[in-house]
Amino acid sequence: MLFGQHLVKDVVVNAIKAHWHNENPKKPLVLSFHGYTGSGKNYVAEIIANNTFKQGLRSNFIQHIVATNDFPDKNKIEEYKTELRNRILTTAQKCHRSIFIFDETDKLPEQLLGAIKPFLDYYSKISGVDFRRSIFILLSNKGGGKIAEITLKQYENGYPREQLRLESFERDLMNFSFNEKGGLQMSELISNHLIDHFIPFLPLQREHVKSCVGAYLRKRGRADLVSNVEFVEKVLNSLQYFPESSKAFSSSGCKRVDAKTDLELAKIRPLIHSSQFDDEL
Ligand SMILES: Nc1ncnc2c1ncn2[C@@H]1O[C@H](COP(=O)(O)OP(=O)(O)OP(=O)(O)O)[C@@H](O)[C@H]1O
Repeated sequence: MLFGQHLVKDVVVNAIKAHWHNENPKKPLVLSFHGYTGSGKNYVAEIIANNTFKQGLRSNFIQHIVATNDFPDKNKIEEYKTELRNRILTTAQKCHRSIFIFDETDKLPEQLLGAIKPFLDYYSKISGVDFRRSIFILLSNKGGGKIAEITLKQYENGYPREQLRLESFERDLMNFSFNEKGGLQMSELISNHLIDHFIPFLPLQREHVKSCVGAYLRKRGRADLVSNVEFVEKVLNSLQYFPESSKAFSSSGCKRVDAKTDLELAKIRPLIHSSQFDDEL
């Protein structure tokens, strides 16, 4: 269950539906997810994967590319370019509805972003492969500060965040993608209209993080603790919030919720006595 992201639900679901139902798409669907850490970008990419392929992210028809992990050495860019191109081509050859997820797009070297550009474009075939039914999802933290600024203003003015519309963010996200580091290739993607939707992931409030704690407790078989205010508050208080003045948003979204909840669970579990623990060691 996705919490606190009304724009994401709306745009992503409809964009994918429209792409799937289009008999004759002119280009692949390209979604650019923006927002602070832990706001759900990877989570939504995973939901899309799970709803498309039985094996979800483990499917052979999905490529999950993590810039810093897959392409760590700046001296090997030419090698990486060939590798990336082959990865994309062989995957789309197997299934024309393949999904390509680029995590940390902002850390992807310019030349590699340039190398994926033809795949996003209005070509009927590249090296004999038709990409027009595939989906590309670009994830980045870029624009996160601006998204937080807009959401905070709404919060401080006392309006519900659900009233925020995509248009409130789109121009800023485009400008950010243009102007920041790595912006040259990104700006080419934008000016050629290759990115279909810029999707802002809003910073999560305490109430959303509380929902994440509840969801995790249920998953762990501890639904009994969901309404235990003292327990839930302990988990919530173990996370950081910003800005200093209002502490409106969680600095790590829902990212560290599982670990923090596990920690509090361990504290109330009287199963292992420390003497037993010593024996085991
Ligand atoms: N909006 C949300 N609703 C429900 N759960 C969420 C949400 N955001 C994050 N989570 C939970 O937190 C975990 C971490 O979030 P996720 O990896 O999607 O963040 P991210 O935005 O991709 O962060 P990063 O920029 O650091 O990669 C998810 O696996 C999910 O369990």
